[in-house]
Amino acid sequence: MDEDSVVQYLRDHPNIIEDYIVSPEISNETFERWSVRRAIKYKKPRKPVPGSSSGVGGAWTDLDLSMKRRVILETSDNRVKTNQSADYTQTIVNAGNQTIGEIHFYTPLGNEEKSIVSAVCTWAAAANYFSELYTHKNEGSDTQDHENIAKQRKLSNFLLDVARSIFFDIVSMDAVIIKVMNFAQKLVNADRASLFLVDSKNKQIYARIFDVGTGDEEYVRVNREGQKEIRFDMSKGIAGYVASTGEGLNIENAYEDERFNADVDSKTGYTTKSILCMPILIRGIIIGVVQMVNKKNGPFTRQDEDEFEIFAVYCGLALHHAKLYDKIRRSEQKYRVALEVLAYHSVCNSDEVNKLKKIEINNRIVELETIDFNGMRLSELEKPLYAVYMFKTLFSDYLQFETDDLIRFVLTVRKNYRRVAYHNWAHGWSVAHAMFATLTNSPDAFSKQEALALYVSCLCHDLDHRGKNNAYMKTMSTPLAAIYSTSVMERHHFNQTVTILQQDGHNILRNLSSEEYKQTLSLIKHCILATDLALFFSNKAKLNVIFDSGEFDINRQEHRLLTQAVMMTGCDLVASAKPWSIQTETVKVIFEEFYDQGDAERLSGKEPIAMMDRNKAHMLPQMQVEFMRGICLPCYELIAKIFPKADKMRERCEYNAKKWDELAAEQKEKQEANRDQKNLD
Ligand SMILES: Nc1nc2c(ncn2[C@@H]2O[C@H](COP(=O)(O)O)[C@@H](O)[C@H]2O)c(=O)[nH]1
Repeated sequence: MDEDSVVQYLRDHPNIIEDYIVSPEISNETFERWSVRRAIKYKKPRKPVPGSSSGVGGAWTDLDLSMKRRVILETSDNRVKTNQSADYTQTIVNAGNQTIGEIHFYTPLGNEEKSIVSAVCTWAAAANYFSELYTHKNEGSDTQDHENIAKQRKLSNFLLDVARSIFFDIVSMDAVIIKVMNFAQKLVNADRASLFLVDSKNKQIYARIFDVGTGDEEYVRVNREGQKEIRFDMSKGIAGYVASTGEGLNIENAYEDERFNADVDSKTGYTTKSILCMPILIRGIIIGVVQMVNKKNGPFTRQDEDEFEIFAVYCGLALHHAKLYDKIRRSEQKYRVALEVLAYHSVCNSDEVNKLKKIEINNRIVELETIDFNGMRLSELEKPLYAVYMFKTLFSDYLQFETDDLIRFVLTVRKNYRRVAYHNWAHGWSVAHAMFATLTNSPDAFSKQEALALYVSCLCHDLDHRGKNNAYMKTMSTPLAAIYSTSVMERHHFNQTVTILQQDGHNILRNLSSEEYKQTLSLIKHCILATDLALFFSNKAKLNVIFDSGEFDINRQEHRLLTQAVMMTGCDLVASAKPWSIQTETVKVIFEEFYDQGDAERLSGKEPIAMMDRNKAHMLPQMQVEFMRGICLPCYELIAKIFPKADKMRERCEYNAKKWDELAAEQKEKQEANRDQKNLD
């Protein structure tokens, strides 16, 4: 029978082939192999997936791979058959192209199987390499790789340790140097290690005496008495050469190198043989030199150089950070000393306190209770005296305070106003008096706690003003502008207020409960910040909308805070609501201060605004009209809506604005007459 008739017969009698296949004559392995080969032989060809790693004949799916792995397992035999030649041998090579293993196959493999075996073995080689790298199996291993792996890990652990000490437990320069030296000496197996820092001013390198020992009993002898240093001229020695040139050196025999400086050996009795010396740089600037002396087993190697170079980078980072940290620590100490000195000189003295204590005010000072009162005529003693009187009048029945504390507080507040033309103690006092008059005439406007915050805020609202406004502070990039991003001066005024309250014998609020104390301070901050005229416009707009819409409710916290803020501005600008003589007197000093600022701006090359330009003094009346009608009047109109009794401030402000109108008109006529005259000439 030929093959075709056999096949046809078997097709006609399928049970024959089935009985044969399931009979014991056919092993399970043979049966499985037939089924896998059948699956491979008759699977549908698939288009390779774009970008996929296609094996032979297109992309391998997981099923393909698992089937192919099955074929490999079936056709390979991991028992070593020494007496039978393999049908197919696959070698496994490492990155260095060295054979590290073989797989023998004792049955023929198709091309596809061979390509799979080759791919799998490549990955196997890589996996083997990295697993050895990671576990650095040193048992009996003598390959250079394993030593490198160990060192790499030691180096990376050190670098991690240095980074940790920089970012977690910020340490001083000395601690970092000791850490660095301990590691460096171990890293390259040197007998001694030194770290020199560069003193570029004197062209020297110096080191506190570090003598990093060998072996386990690591120790550091640091000469702490006065921290004596070894200093070299940068023109001397190997370290000096590296510090000057930035070039790393690996010297096998120091005494054969003309750059070597044997002085230290002669001083210490030590014999230097090999030297490995590296520069430490930060942003390209050589800040130091790290030097290893006498490698234990021969000269320093190329490997030591490479590792040392990495180490030197981290060493520089660590030193730089430690240096910054030491600088910050020293600045903090200096700041603390300055603050102590300032605190001592900025508080009132006992003579001033005793002088004020001797004067008792027993009866009511009625004239103080009107806005018209002219504080300008008070003496330097009467202002603090009346400030104490106003505080007592407003708060004796609300607050437990020591009179001595109150006197010290007022006198120290006075002392912390600068002697500038306008924003001085007289201004602070005047604003506090305006608040006193307002609170006295509208006693139910605010709670006692709010009234306390308002009065203290007015007294302190311009503490330590320098006669320059916020715009100037920012333009000139002053330290205060660096600290505060908004309301620069107002935040400083508040900070000064708190600083005074914290001085011994000055805390007039100390008998408040801690909750009340916190609330009162928060209110004081709110009130002082509200005197930033830049904030007034939004406060005014919001409160006008609330009031005009009929929603204003003095019992609502948001409405109360807005009202307090606008009240602070109203008191701050009280000079515009004083009798005309006081208004003109005050405006004189306001513009004196403005012109001082304008002069300072001009000196720094900046053109001052017209209001601060003394060359435009003729524009003053018109500028006052704009200030009164644009800011002051709207402020007092709003206050009068809420507190009708305060309408007097609005009336007086209106009167003063009209007076400025007249002056502006006169000024204009004069300008025109002058211009006509010039035209005639
Ligand atoms: N042009 C004018 N400016 C004035 C006048 N009165 C005050 N001011 C300015 O307003 C603010 C008030 O804030 P302060 O808390 O610093 O006193 C300040 O910039 C003053 O210079 C005036 O009559 N005319």
